[in-house]
Amino acid sequence: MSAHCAPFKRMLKRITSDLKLCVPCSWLHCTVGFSHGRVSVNTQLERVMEPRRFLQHSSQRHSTNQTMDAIARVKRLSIEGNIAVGKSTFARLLSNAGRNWEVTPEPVSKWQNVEEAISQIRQPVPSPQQTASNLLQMMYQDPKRWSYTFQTFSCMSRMRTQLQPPPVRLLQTRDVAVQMYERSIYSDRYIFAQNMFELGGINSTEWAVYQDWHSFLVEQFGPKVQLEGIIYLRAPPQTCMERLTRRGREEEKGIQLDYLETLHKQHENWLINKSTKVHFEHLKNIPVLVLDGSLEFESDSEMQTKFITEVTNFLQEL
Ligand SMILES: Nc1ncnc2c1ncn2[C@@H]1O[C@H](COP(=O)(O)OP(=O)(O)O)[C@@H](O)[C@H]1O
Ligand SMILES: Nc1nc2c(ncn2[C@H]2C[C@H](O)[C@@H](COP(=O)(O)O)O2)c(=O)[nH]1
Repeated sequence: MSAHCAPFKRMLKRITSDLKLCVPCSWLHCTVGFSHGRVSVNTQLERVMEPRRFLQHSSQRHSTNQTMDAIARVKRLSIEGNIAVGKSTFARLLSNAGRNWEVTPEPVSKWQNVEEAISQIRQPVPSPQQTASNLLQMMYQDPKRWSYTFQTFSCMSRMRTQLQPPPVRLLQTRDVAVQMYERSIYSDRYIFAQNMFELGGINSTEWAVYQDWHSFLVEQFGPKVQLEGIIYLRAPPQTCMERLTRRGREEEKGIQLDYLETLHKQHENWLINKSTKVHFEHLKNIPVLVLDGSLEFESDSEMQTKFITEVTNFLQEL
């Protein structure tokens, strides 16, 4: 396919999916705002239920089409890599590169306080005791009990992130606009959930249930949760171990090198050897940019420029 054809095809695919699933939704996201707050969720529901009321003027329909075009033009990628390899650090570098690149961090704080995370989305249920469940800690302390629960919550939070429309800044630009996510609903399954199943933290029934709803959701949301590319920040597990120790996140104190080695293998199988069985067509031949995460780029501006150039070149090929 020619370089001119690919964005057009992508745009068509996303518009068709928007029309099928929720035209007013995508319009609403861009005209009312991107909040997950209660007000916009309610407004969103009204608009889904009464689309004609909201799209009655041709000028509005015109602006809807423009918005959908703008959304379709944004390229979406995920940044993948082992724990503490440097994804957040690399994401900050990209965010500060002065391009139309937006990087959404992994929602770790939501996993560290489940009730708080949920209350930001829905009306909290009044309870005599205000609890704060740190699901990340619970998962590391008792993986057999909590891994499945963790994967449902992590995948839900990633799903929400990937369904968010791009910020207005990206929709308004005429240049190449890129939305990147730190990890994705795909690494949730093909790295972590799979690894937990292989290590015995998730049993075969839980694994079957996880895969069933994961496939169902990805198929239902279709192009809305698809990616155009992946950046794999790759480093030896030993390097990740050293960085993890240096970072000193409380919940990760018990992590051993062999856990990072199993995760490294999962990354290699999925993104390098391509031996992981993936279940979604668009993911089978997805372009992967492999970057050497062991390089210490934080205080090396030459290396930073090199990384940014590599990403820029990769994006041009998508
Ligand atoms: N390229 C790098 N070279 C040296 N140290 C790094 C590099 N990238 C990250 N670090 C350090 O490693 C630790 C983990 O980095 P972080 O970006 O939080 O990893 P991740 O988001 O992948 O878990 C932090 O202390 C960070 O300062
Ligand atoms: N069991 C799982 N653990 C996960 C998943 N996603 C992230 N994590 C853990 C790994 C780290 O301790 C922490 C944040 O990861 P970083 O690499 O960004 O530091 O959360 C998952 O899907 N399952």
